Amino acid sequence: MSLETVAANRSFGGWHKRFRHHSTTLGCDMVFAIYLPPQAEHGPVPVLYWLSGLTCTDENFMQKAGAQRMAAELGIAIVAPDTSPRGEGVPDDPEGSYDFGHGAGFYVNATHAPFDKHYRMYDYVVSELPTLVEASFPVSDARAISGHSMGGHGALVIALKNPGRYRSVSAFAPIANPTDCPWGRKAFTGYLGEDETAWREWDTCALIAEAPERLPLLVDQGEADPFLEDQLRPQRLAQACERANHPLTLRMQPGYDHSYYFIASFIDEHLRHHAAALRR
Ligand SMILES: N[C@@H](CCC(=O)N[C@@H](CSC=O)C(=O)NCC(=O)O)C(=O)O
Repeated sequence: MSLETVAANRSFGGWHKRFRHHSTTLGCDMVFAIYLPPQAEHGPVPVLYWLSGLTCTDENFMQKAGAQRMAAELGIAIVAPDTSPRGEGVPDDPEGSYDFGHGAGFYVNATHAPFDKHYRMYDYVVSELPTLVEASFPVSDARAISGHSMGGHGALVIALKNPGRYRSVSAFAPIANPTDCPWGRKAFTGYLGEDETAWREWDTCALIAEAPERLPLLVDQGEADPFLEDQLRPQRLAQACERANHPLTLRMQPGYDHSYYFIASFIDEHLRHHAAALRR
């Protein structure tokens, strides 16, 4: 497992670094970013995994969310993977659209050719990347997970499917019910095939009903988000949680849109939420 350094920047007394490595899960080279707070110089620190949305790489969150100041204060590392496998030989959307293929892995394990060979972002985020991170950096196995939009869907699904693996979970404007919105239906048809019964294990609203662990969900959603009604549908998440008696804090934020301006406005509160659970 060799890591090639792509970038290193001092930040709030710690380090923001980017690394390239070969992913055996995805069958291609991948770049991820890690923020190591100053406390990591004295011993292992807990880690928040951040999953970004459509069109993003590891860079969007690290450059736009402004998370480093609070992560340094709280002593939390943040790991931001890319949002899909990439490179020559990794199939992309033949139409070149932004919501499928490169930059749009949806954090599932594809079962449908030609995507099944590389598009295994679920396994990469749950297994390969944490194994690499925990072996290579001064971080502990105390993990939290969060994300935005497609990455919010990824964070919620991953936490729900892996009881005990994450101490806390949160999301910004998650795609809450991907089996019933245009982004999700397009992605799941391409990655998982036409049989919609196979889609349910990748849908937060479906997973909530049978969750073996009632890990509280913290979700922020902008009321001025242009994707609110057609794609994100937080009310479906609220209904699913109410039916299953699953703890949910859904905060509708007046005037906020879907952008990183929104994320930057509330990231400190999410980091504090995760820090409280990671300290236990
Ligand atoms: N029409 C836009 C759509 C892309 C977009 O809004 N991407 C969001 C995530 S959306 C859901 O997963 C994003 O985070 N963009 C990157 C950013 O830095 O803001 C387009 O074509 O770009």
